[in-house]
Amino acid sequence: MAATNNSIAIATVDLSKRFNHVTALDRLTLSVARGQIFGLLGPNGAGKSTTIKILTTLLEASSGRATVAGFDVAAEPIEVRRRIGYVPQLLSADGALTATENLTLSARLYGLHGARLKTRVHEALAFAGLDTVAHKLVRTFSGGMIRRLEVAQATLHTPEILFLDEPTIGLDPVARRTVWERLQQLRHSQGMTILITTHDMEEADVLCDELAILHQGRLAVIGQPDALKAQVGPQADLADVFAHFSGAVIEQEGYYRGIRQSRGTIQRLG
Ligand SMILES: Nc1ncnc2c1ncn2[C@@H]1O[C@H](COP(=O)(O)OP(=O)(O)OP(=O)(O)O)[C@@H](O)[C@H]1O
Repeated sequence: MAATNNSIAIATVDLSKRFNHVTALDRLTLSVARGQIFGLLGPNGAGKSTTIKILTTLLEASSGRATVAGFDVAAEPIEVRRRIGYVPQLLSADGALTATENLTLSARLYGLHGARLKTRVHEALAFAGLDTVAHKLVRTFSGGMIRRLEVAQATLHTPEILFLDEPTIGLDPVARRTVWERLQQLRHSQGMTILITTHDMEEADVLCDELAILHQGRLAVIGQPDALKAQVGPQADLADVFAHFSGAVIEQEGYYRGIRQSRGTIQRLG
């Protein structure tokens, strides 16, 4: 089923997911325009990862409907998979392989071969800024280098839509910016639609054209960052918006910092 509205990249209608007695997602209805960088925000357990897993066809919804790139995720998962890239929260690059080997493996999985494979791997190394370390083992890379490699791996097949679960968690401020630059580059050069989940208010503010805040599986609010701030108050920043709509407070030295540490790159590499 092709989408009737070509300007919409992702749409959900009354999307719900229940795990036994837990309702992880509760009648989520939203749409993401093509070419947008869209942020899903919410406290722990709000349903962000569940949403991304349903949209990437990794998890089946309990009820409701979702289309990605014009295809129904439940009825046409293969069509959806052809058109998306996915960077999960946990490590997806192999530390025991070089950057080139990781990219070549992904390229083969995407069905690339021959000269096209070589060209795309070469382009991906340049895109990730890893040409000079192409033959080094990934376990010697910094967290930022690994994240850039993972983004390059997930976009080898030039997908229409890229999903990233917490793309910069555990990265220092400089490394975060290099990842943001790559994502902005993908949007500008290829018109790629990008959906990220994040806990990071600066990331949401700098990177996202539009945000949805989830709270206990429900959509609390959706809008452009500046419009959401204006809705809360004249001096409001995104942390105020987040607190207002989700009831959760951002504590840089507390809860969220704890998450970053426990899911940092060192731990991801084991
Ligand atoms: N496989 C599962 N089995 C049972 N419950 C689950 C499962 N996956 C998620 N949940 C529950 O669903 C709810 C939403 O979880 P989800 O991981 O989507 O939240 P999140 O917003 O991504 O949180 P975080 O920021 O911690 O990643 C939580 O209560 C979680 O415990």
